[in-house]
Amino acid sequence: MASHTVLPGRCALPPYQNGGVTVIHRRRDSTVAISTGGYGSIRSCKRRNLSCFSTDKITNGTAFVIANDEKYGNKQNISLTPRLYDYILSNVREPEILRQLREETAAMRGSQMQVSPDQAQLLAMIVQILGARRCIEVGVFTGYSSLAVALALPESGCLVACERDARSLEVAKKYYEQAGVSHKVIVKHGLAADILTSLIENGEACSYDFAFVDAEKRMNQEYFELLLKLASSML
Ligand SMILES: C[S@@+](CC[C@H](N)C(=O)[O-])C[C@H]1O[C@@H](n2cnc3c(N)ncnc32)[C@H](O)[C@@H]1O
Repeated sequence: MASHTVLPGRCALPPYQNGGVTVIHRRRDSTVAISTGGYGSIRSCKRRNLSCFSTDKITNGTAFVIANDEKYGNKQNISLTPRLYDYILSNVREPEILRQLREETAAMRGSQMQVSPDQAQLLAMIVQILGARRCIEVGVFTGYSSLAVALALPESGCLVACERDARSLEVAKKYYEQAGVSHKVIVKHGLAADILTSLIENGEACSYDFAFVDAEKRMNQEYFELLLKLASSML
């Protein structure tokens, strides 16, 4: 399987609720870097001269584009206005079970927010494009993104879902059950660094096709090192 790389970033802020940015970028060595996240990601993109697109409703209601990719062949950037983003959200093909999960857990979110429906769709699409069978998620919360991925995996596929919060995991497990994908999800309760280290110690290095992180930004580097040992593709 081809190797892809990650641009470390935060994948936690649904753009329609807060600042958000998605970057899909082909690097000079032909690997692909994809990142989604908030304003930190935008600043990070600027520093790296990467192109990205963003929507922002909270601060001033205007969309903005960072088109600073001269070094990379002046690739075209896509700008989404909030109105267009609302249109996309209302037309995204969100499975009914994911819509239920999103609505049930809206009150629980607080500072821990789910990925948005289009971000989940992107994850599912990556799984399908890669033909991934074995995946890892760091940062499950109540399971929105993991359920989207589990639904996209083949029947024999598996997702190792790492989360430190037991209460959130109970909700996630209920939805895996309802969606009929429990057999594909290996729930791991604990700190991701410990869980990933134990997977490596168990001889599972290089045995995963895709890993995605949606946890704390400051921990990304640590996860990145561990996930690099476990999976061939990452987001
Ligand atoms: C932004 S939420 C994830 C949202 C989730 N991807 C979804 O779509 O619903 C981040 C989650 O990462 C978990 N988390 C943060 N640091 C962690 C760590 N070191 N180990 C395991 N889980 C962690 C938090 O408890 C939280 O539930």
